[in-house]
Amino acid sequence: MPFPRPETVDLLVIGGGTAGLVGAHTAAALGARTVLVERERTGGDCLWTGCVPSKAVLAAATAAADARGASRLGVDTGEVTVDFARVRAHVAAAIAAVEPQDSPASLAEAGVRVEAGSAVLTGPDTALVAGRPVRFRAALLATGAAPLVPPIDGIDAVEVLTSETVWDLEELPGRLVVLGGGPIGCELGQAFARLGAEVTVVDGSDRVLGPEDADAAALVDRALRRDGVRLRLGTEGTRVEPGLLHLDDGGTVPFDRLLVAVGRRPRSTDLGLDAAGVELDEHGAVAVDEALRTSNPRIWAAGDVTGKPYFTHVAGMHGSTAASNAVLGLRRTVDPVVPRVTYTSPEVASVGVSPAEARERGLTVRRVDHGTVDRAVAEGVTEGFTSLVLDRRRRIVGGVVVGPRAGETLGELTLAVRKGLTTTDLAGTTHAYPTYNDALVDAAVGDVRARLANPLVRAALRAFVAVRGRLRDAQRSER
Ligand SMILES: Cc1cc2nc3c(=O)[nH]c(=O)nc-3n(C[C@H](O)[C@H](O)[C@H](O)COP(=O)(O)OP(=O)(O)OC[C@H]3O[C@@H](n4cnc5c(N)ncnc54)[C@H](O)[C@@H]3O)c2cc1C
Ligand SMILES: NC(=O)c1ccc[n+]([C@@H]2O[C@H](COP(=O)([O-])OP(=O)(O)OC[C@H]3O[C@@H](n4cnc5c(N)ncnc54)[C@H](O)[C@@H]3O)[C@@H](O)[C@H]2O)c1
Repeated sequence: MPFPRPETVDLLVIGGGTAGLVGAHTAAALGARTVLVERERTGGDCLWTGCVPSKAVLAAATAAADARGASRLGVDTGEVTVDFARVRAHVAAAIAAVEPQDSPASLAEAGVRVEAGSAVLTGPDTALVAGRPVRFRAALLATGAAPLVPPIDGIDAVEVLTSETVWDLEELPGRLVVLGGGPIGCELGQAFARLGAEVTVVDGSDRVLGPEDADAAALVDRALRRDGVRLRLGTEGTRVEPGLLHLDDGGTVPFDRLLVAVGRRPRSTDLGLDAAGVELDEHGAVAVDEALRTSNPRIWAAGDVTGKPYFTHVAGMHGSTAASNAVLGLRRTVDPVVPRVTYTSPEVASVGVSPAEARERGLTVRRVDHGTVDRAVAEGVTEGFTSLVLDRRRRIVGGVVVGPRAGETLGELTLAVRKGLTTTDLAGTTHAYPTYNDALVDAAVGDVRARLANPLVRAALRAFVAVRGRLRDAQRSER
């Protein structure tokens, strides 16, 4: 019997994480016949094993830390105990509450057909979707990334945890070793320590949160140690045996569980990319141009599989941009301004040009320490700062905020960078008082005042005020 003619779709979306979900919703809204294929569960990393569970467990950890520290405000709570089963229930409830937005039912309602199973490309415009042939006018690769497990001697013989499996823990580990002090290692290391585990974070670099601002990373380092986290920096694991990690500085760290958080690798294998003529970059990510098009002009890619910064907000922007380009034949590019927040306590939020780069380029950095911010003083949480990076025309081109809810302040800062707002714009905007955003405004006001303090500007202003005063005197004497 001859094969049936393959069905033709306008957009085939492979992967139902944030990038695929947003891409499919966008395409369907534009009237495209859209099929999304997902091999596990729609929602992807962010919903099931990433942002949502990590922020939910951090909420429990913060509650424990706040209760332990409440006596500094005159509030005694007695001994703080953690019921890990109920923490897990809170995490599960958060996932369950968000899940409907990402569900097959929500996609179907939007006009997207969802296929459960794997997709493999078989040619430049064909794929096998859950075993059935499909021809596509355009395709969107959105298969995400997976945790990296480094090839350390003996690691295969140990049941390591990754960001995918840590959520299955039924009991709080007594001694948890976290390999990697990046965002995952710091967020989860701090969370487990605050919940009562003995945590050691090991990182090959000489500081945590390597790519972040050095002063911000130093405050996180101090906070982690205060929470009881042991930091072993500048050293890597060389060998693992059950219950013991050997380090290249000769030391050893005993553990009950080992969590590996040393980065992620794009899921770009077993997708039939060769058959489709889709090229990878040197890191194994799907190579895309600025409009997210791959080397096959019918195929776009979005989110973690492109190896662009691994963030949900990036995956979402990618998804909508790539889908509208694919369906409407546009060449929209992705906004280069990408904010990021590490949700440790204190939070570290950054966007645009970093203070370190600013210094190299001779740009201005205006910094306000939170010791002078009334809200921070009122809450007794003055460890933190806000820095603005300014170009020569006083436009805000970057910034760093460290402190409670720094991520919320980052929205305004990101808009300022994206729209090229100046310190005068920010200083001239009325902000509700008292908020942590006051630091942003104070930094802007500080810049405006510094400009007014320039001798030339001062002299000109003085002359203007004197002339104006004389004019007013003359007008008054004429009346
Ligand atoms: C612990 C942790 C915390 C995080 N916290 C944050 C945070 O606070 N903020 C933030 O912005 N980002 C955070 N991230 C990163 C964020 O989760 C990812 O950047 C984002 O989820 C990527 O979305 P994606 O759609 O590209 O990929 P994914 O969400 O990984 O989705 C890819 C989907 O494709 C499916 N798939 C793969 N291959 C196939 C195939 N052949 N056929 C069919 N389906 C396939 C997979 O099953 C998966 O569902 C965190 C990540 C982790 C691990
Ligand atoms: N708040 C957020 O937005 C958030 C939270 C978690 C994860 N994420 C995303 O997920 C990505 C992955 O996070 P991650 O923390 O796994 O990776 P990462 O690449 O950001 O950090 C990995 C850390 O591990 C260290 N390292 C690497 N190999 C090592 C080894 N063999 N021994 C010891 N240390 C080693 C590195 O020096 C680095 O500090 C992040 O880049 C981020 O984009 C985002």
